This record gives sequence, structure tokens and C-alpha cells, in this order.
Amino acid sequence: MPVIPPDIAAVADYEPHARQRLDAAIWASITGGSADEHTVAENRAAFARIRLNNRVLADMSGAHTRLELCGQALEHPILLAPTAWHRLLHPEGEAATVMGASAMRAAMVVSAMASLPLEAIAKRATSPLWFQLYVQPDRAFTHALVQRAEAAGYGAIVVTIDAPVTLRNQEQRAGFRLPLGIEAVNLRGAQPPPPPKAAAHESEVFNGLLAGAATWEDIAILRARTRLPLLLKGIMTPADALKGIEIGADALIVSNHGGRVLDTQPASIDALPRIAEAVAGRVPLLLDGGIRRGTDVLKALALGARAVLVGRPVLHGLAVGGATGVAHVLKLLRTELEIAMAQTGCATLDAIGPEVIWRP
Ligand SMILES: Cc1cc2nc3c(=O)[nH]c(=O)nc-3n(C[C@H](O)[C@H](O)[C@H](O)COP(=O)(O)O)c2cc1C
Ligand SMILES: CC(C)CC(=O)C(=O)O
Repeated sequence: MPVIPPDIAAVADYEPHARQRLDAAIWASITGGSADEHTVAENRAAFARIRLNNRVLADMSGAHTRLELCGQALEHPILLAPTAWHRLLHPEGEAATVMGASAMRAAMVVSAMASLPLEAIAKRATSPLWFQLYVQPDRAFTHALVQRAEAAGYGAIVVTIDAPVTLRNQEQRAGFRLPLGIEAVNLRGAQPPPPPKAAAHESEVFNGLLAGAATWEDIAILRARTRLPLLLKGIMTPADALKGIEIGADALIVSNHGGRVLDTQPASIDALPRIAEAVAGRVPLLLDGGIRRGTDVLKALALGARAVLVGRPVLHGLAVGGATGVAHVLKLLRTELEIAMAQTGCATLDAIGPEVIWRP
């Protein structure tokens, strides 16, 4: 059987094939979101609501998708979002993902919850790698982890700030558990958080789960401790964006975590324009959540993002075709972006402005 099923023409076509190959609980855990999953649906619905203007007969000679971001030259603005435990989806895990990303010259953000050592992933990369950090209750361990990423050649640190607690009902109903032998290997050796102090009638959340959660103070400390560009992932309001800039973030990722954290948040693409207005170009903005088409990438760039990240589709590609599947997902998105640029008369990413968005 060919690695890529012949009926795949678009990124979304990977979904049924991935579902067929995966255990039902693993499928629930990657597809699912928080609570009733309104935000998961909204991330897609919002892109579908945005209409585009075409522009005909533009001179597209010399057209390209190159950009510079956080001091790195990128071939195109489609990055791999950090996602946990790739060995759940393919026996080679992140080693396959990074080969697929490198084949498409895509920058990859490696999750703190990766199922392979960050150094082993870096060894296989020929395109830029950034490291995503969850601040651990053990702060000394957290800082040592950043140093490990620096030493292994990662080009930026992405601190995810929106997920100290989550509520994943679909995953719970499906009874998802990490299979034996798969774990967040890079977090081995961290001191566990202090055991919850809550008695039965007390709050498990305030007295237990949030023990050791990060605050803005931790971001300031991280900023001072790393020489690498620092990005904050999970910004959804102008107020948090401004706070992030004040504390020294080099770029911000507008993200609702793919609808996996606070249900009924708006779509990230709907939050973007106001954040872009408040930030006024002081730092680059990236966006994730619901990117499934090249036109989605174009819309995000038109509304103020410099680049986008893709989560679930990469996992679907990985489950179906390993490195080849990942590369194919990225290729499809990049080709669609180029087609959308041609159809809207934009020869470079800088030419993609608000005028490509249709206004009634
Ligand atoms: C299965 C899964 C695991 C994820 N793990 C992480 C993670 O470890 N760290 C993180 O910052 N975000 C994580 N995310 C969120 C993604 O980085 C990203 O924000 C989201 O998937 C984007 O939405 P999309 O899936 O619609 O593209 C995860 C998302 C999924 C679906
Ligand atoms: C372990 C999880 C918190 C990783 C994550 O960010 C996610 O599944 O969305």
C-alpha cells in the first residue's frame, strides 16, 4: 500500500485515515478540546466566515514566501505547533516529524512533552527548531531544561502560558491513558509538585493543581536567563499582549491552544485584529488554531500575523505516513498558500494586507 492514500487532496483528508489507524482513546485525546468544544469548532468556523477579494493580472514574477522571524530565515510562514508525545501516533515519534518538517524546510516547535530526547530530535533537524517550555513546579529543573535546549542548538524558547489547568471531557470519556513506555522523557528527573494539600471539602484546583503554576514573574526570570528569542504562546487579549511586550518577549503567539484550554474563548483568528492593533508592529505576532487551508494562512497574515503554526493536521499526517505524511501535509498547505497569493495578487508575504479581506 502506498504511504500516502491516493484519495488525499487536502489536509483535512488525512483525518479519516488517521482516525482509522489510531486507538479510539488516542484519537479522542488529539481531536478533543476543552469541555463542550465550542472553541474547537469556532476556530474553523471563523476562518470560513472570512471572505477574500481576488486580484487579477498581477505581476507575480519573482514571487516567494520567504521571511525572517526571530532572527532566522524561513522559507515559508508555516511552522509546526508544539504537540505532546508523537510516539502515540507513530513508532518513530518526533524523529519522523522532524524529518518531515526538514524535508519541507519548515520550522518546528518541539514540545516540552516530546516523547524523545530534545537532543536526539535536534540531531535529525536541518531546518530551524524552537523549544516549547511548560514552566515546571521545579524551577531549577525548568532553567536547566532551557539550557539543554540552548546547548542542543534550538533557536528560540516558546513558553506556553495558557494551560496550567485544563478540562478535557472528550478525552476523559474515552478513558485516555498514556500507554506504557511513552512519556515526556525530557521532564525526567524534575521534582514532582508538592502533594495537594486540599482536604475533601477544599479546592483541588486552588490548593492542588495550581501549586507551582507560572506567573509573570517567572517569565521575567526566564527572559533574563536566556539569550535566545523568547516567545509567549497563548496570548488572546490586547492586555496580555502588552504585558508580554513589557516583560521583554520577542514575539507573541495568538492562540487558544486549539480550543483545548478555556472553552467558549473566541477563535484565535477573531482575537488577532485587536491584538495586532494594540501591538502596532512592536513585536511579530504568530497565530495558531484551525489552520487547515492555504487561504487560512493568507487570512491570518492579512489580519496581522507574520506566521502561523499547525497542530492537529501534522499529527494526522504523522499517524498516516510518518515523515512522509508530515512533509505532505506541509507541502499541501504551502502550495495552497502560493495559489492563494497568486489569486489575490500578492507576490510576497509583505504584500498580503487587509485589502485581501472582503468587507461588506
Ligand atoms: C494532541 C495535542 C497536543 C498538544 N500539545 C501541546 C504541547 O505540548 N504544548 C503546547 O504548547 N501546545 C500543545 N498543543 C496545542 C498546539 O500547540 C496548538 O496550539 C494547537 O494544536 C493549534 O490548533 P490546531 O490543532 O487547530 O492547529 C497541543 C495540541 C494538540 C492537538
Ligand atoms: C500534556 C498536555 C498539557 C499537553 C498539551 O498542551 C495538550 O495536550 O494540549
